[in-house]
Amino acid sequence: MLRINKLTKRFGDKTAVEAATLDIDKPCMLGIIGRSGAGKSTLLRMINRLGDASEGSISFEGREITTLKGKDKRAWQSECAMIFQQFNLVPRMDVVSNVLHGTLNRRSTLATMFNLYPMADIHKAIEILDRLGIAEHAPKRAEALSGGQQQRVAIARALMQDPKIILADEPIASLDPMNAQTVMEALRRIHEEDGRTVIANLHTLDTARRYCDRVVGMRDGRIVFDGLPEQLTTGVAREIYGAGADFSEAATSTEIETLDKTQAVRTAEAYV
Ligand SMILES: Nc1ncnc2c1ncn2[C@@H]1O[C@H](COP(=O)(O)OP(=O)(O)OP(=O)(O)O)[C@@H](O)[C@H]1O
Repeated sequence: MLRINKLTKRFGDKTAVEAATLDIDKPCMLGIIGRSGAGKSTLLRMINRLGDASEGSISFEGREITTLKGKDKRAWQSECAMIFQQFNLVPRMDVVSNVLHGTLNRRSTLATMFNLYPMADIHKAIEILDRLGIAEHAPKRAEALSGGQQQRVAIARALMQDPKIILADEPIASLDPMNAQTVMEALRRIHEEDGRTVIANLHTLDTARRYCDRVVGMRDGRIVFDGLPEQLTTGVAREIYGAGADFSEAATSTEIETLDKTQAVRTAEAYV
């Protein structure tokens, strides 16, 4: 399905991604972990063709992706929709219009200028919002929603493109644990129910273990781990993060329970 072969990206002297090789042969939910600067975003951006590779290849269902141009490149970007940490919505525009923006690639410039959307697309947008549990917010401005709700709007916008792959760059990094959980559950359902592949950059181990079928670990631009969530032991994580013996999983945790425990310990310490 998706085959990434020796993909490399250099920015001047800096090699952000070095000879990354990854094969995805059936739809899955894949988490990419690694410390800040490991090359996770650069890898996703190359897959989506937001950034060009310096070397290597990406093929999807036998088609070479790295050389696509113009209309073909835009069509690929619809097939692998991207969502971002900061949602990238138009804050003052209503939710449903934000979702309809997901159809921009296939509308004429004139229709876009006058904000003309086919009725069928409007119905589809509302159906997707309903599926994500936020249909009642459809007429509100995006900026009036919580972070978790805004991220679900961004997911809805991605789904409007009917993508085969969803690339999520730190989708929960700006969210509190409750909202993070809702967003990860939504992504998991989209994978399970629709058979879409989800590739998510995650900065917390427990999220990767809990929601993903497969986890890839990156360090200094290289893929240093590729395996099942249960193979992601603390020892392996320590190697991926390049951390010493003092490495603490709680420090990379979004689990409500873990955070509660950490908070409780801090509160107790404050009383000692
Ligand atoms: N446009 C750019 N120009 C120069 N260097 C860049 C550029 N984009 C990324 N880099 C460098 O490439 C390396 C990998 O960055 P990248 O953003 O892919 O890492 P990351 O693992 O996604 O980190 P984070 O979790 O902080 O987003 C970093 O050293 C970064 O400074």
